[in-house]
Amino acid sequence: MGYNHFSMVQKVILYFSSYNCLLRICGWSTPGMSGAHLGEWQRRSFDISSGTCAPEQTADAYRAHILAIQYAWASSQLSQAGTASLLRTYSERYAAVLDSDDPRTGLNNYAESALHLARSQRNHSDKWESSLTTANVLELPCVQKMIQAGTGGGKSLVAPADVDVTVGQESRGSSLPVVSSTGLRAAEPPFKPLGPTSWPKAAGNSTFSNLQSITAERPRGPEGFPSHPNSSAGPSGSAQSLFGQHSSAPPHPNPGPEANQSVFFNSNPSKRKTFYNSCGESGRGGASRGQDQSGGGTNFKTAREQFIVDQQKKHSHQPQRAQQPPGTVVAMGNATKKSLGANRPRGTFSKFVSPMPRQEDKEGGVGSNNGQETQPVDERLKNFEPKIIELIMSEIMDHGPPVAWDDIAGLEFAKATIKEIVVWPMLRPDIFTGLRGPPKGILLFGPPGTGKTLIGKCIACQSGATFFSISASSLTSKWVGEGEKMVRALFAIARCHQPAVIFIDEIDSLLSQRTDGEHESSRRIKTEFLVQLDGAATSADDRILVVGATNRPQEIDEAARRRLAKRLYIPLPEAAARRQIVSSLMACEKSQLEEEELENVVTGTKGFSGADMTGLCREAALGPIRSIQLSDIATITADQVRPILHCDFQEALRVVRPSVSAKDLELYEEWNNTFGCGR
Ligand SMILES: Nc1ncnc2c1ncn2[C@@H]1O[C@H](COP(=O)(O)OP(=O)(O)OP(=O)(O)O)[C@@H](O)[C@H]1O
Ligand SMILES: [Mg+2]
Repeated sequence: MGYNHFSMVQKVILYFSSYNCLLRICGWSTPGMSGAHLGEWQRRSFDISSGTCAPEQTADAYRAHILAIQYAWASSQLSQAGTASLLRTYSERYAAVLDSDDPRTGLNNYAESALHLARSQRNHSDKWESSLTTANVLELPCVQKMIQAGTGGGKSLVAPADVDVTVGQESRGSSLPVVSSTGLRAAEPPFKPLGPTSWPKAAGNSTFSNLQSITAERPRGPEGFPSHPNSSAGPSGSAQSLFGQHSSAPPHPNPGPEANQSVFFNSNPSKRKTFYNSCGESGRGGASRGQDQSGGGTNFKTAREQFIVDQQKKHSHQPQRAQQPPGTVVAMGNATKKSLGANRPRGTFSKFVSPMPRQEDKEGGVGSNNGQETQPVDERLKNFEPKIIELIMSEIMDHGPPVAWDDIAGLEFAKATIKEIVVWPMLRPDIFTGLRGPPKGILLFGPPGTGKTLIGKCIACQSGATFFSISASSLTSKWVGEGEKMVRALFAIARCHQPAVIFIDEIDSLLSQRTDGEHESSRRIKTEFLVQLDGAATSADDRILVVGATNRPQEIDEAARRRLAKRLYIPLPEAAARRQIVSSLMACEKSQLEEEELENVVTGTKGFSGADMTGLCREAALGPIRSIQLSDIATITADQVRPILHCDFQEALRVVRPSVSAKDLELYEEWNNTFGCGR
């Protein structure tokens, strides 16, 4: 659809060189649009289509198109519908270029560049340089003040610790411990605070600006050290990290100001960053130091990375993600994942990418069991993505609470027919062959709340078949774009687990009439379903039964209707069924309902569905509670609550109304007379 539209726009430009023609087609009105704009539009369109553009240029051209469309719309030169259509087309193409993994056609730079920043990797911002130089920094008033304070013998404005960030045993000026490379506390020499005389020299060195920025930017830890908010290791850890090595590095021969110079002889901002990161790492305690430094000083983990680390902890003892060198993208086994969903076109209109790891990530990747726990996969399923098979096995196979045939009140004909079609052929496939072979599909239709889903659950428990329960919404929303694959996989798995029943609740939304305007993906799902339902892809011996349930039978596609050969009407419950529903529900509660009172309730509920009857009983069950005094409600015991009485039902009948109208019923009856298979 998008492609066609896009081609159309280009063709218009190519073949109708008149700009006015384009304007008319796009819904623009000619007066406000200059020829220059359109010329630009045309040039870009030619560029993109020529195939010689770099991805950056293509992306730029699409972005420019989008801006031009927005501009035209804002200035009322383009109709709303035209704008929406064009924006959609170009946004999709733009997103596809941005997110494509292929370096020839895409940029794939969004997540990457964001993560670069977060991981302190080199990027464009590293080119930034401070405007402060050794020449002009001394003229700054604050520096002058500090120098004066230092030389004047007064109290230093900067705590000595700020400059006494050094390494090694010769360090002076603090009683804080020095942390060794092993992370354990090594020798603990006191740090000697630098005297005021140190200041002029320190200020004079070429990296005083760095010192200033550090002391100004960082909150101070104990002793006035610039510290990471989480830092608890003290200054020595920071200094070590700054050197990029551990205390095993040779200490500065001349501790004091010279050592400070070595710390701050650093005009590269990226090193400053490393310093801060290292502070953060050191703040986590000595034990993690070795790890952190080898990790390149980055703490940031995306949710996906964190997930992988958690999985790793759970399942294996492989080295963790955090120990990778800087700049390493999330490596998973042999595969290298750049960023979440980056290999798919993404944008406003494209697919959702789950943050859960894909199957291929799990296989052979971190957190995988290396196939130890993988179940043997049937030959017939080898062409399906493991992810889809897993989804069907875990989510579609039904594991609901047990329902017996007797739990379904009334509906004797439907129950008998289903037993005949489902249960017996499953038990005796040898007898039910040829003409006696069961139909491949059943449709349960009727007003809402009459027990169609309940029957599905009962089939699940009583048939002895593998039961798959799917709803149309799960196919069309949860696995957007993968619906038809799901359908194919579903039938393939059912074939492997025969005898099998596939129950599709609300089948109308899956197999509604096919229309011209519907979305391509839903059309494909329908077609695939019809193919599978037809049994074209299944052999005659397959024992797979599809049971559909709907309260909108008239909306079902006629091809689907034909394939659901046995169409059973599930009507509103008759008096006997209503009595059974009330009796069985009251049997589980404390109630006192005489036979004639029950009869009274039954006659008063004509036109109620099974669900309405359940609702009525619920409402009546609240009667005894409502009769309790408000002051007693906190103290009354369960035994003291009075039983449910007839009067409660009478009260309930005032507020509970039937949910199915007489007019709706007529429609069902009519459809049943036309297409139903009941008596
Ligand atoms: N024949 C019945 N026997 C016992 N309970 C019933 C019966 N019909 C409906 N109910 C009650 O109503 C509830 C709803 O029924 P169910 O979900 O099967 O209706 P449905 O026909 O699938 O409705 P819908 O068309 O709206 O999906 C059931 O959980 C059950 O409590
Ligand atoms: Mg239902």
